[in-house]
Amino acid sequence: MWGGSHYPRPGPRSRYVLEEAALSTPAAEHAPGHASADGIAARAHGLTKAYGSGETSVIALDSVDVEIARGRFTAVMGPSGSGKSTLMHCLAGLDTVSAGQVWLGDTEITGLKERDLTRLRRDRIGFMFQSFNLIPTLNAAENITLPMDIAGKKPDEKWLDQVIDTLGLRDRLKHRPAQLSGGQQQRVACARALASRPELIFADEPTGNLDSRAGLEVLGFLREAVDELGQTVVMVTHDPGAAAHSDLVLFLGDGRIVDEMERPTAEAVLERMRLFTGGSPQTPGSDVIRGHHEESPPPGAAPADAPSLDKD
Ligand SMILES: Nc1ncnc2c1ncn2[C@@H]1O[C@H](COP(=O)(O)OP(=O)(O)OP(=O)(O)O)[C@@H](O)[C@H]1O
Repeated sequence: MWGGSHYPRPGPRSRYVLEEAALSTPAAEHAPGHASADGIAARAHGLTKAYGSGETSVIALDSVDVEIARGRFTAVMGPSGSGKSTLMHCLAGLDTVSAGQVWLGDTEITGLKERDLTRLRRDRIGFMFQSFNLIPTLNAAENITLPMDIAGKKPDEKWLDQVIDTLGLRDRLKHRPAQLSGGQQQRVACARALASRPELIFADEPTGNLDSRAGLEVLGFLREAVDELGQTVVMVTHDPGAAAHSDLVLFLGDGRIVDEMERPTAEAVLERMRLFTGGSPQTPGSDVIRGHHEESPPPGAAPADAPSLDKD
């Protein structure tokens, strides 16, 4: 399934517009024909992404083939610069590809016009970022429904109630972001991503700005979104403990998917990540092992770099 060859290409223009992405999605009705019949929420074939041209060209993704199963929680891990964010952005239609094809459900998104792509992202994808991107002047309830309000779509009240209760936000709805803790703000961002019942939720380091307790909470909610609400989640993370909450970990190395792990444990993921660095926590890229780019431990230190967000 994996592998491929080099396709250096001039860097295409980036379509990444943070505000639009951060606002997540309004009402995605799961219209018949949208979702792929084979249980695949998104897939890429020969996905190649190069930045820049000539000698300065960087191949961020190198002919990646990947399928994201619907109703599952997939984590994407790999050393810094291995292409995790680029993969997420290309799968989400936030960035152009240099070669290859990307589908969301049965819709091929490569080649879509910007306007169609914007609508597709808005209607069918939910986004969560490390920075919560909440609007400070709006309360939690208004932040949650803002993308739908902008699109002029009415939320499904029953679903919204379920999301709000699942995330434990019922008594926080009138609070503005500044009146909420970091964990609560991320929960609001999570509710915003879920509110429209998108086909796919992309979470880029959703626990990166949180302490471990709040991070655990958010991971628990993403897990519940999959188990109880039937959502599909793809999460980019540096943290083996966070990845342990997923069903499947995809490991990226040098722009290729080099391995995958079903039912991961933090220890197994940590061990796998060590292979990228030759077992040495001092090797470049080993920030991945400790997570969140902390400073290196002294040589010979015990694996206190162990996962910070354990499953149990
Ligand atoms: N806009 C850009 N212009 C040029 N090079 C880029 C750009 N974005 C990413 N890259 C390069 O593409 C490669 C993959 O980057 P990407 O951000 O996808 O990696 P990552 O695995 O998400 O890294 P990190 O864990 O540090 O966030 C890196 O070599 C990076 O320097």
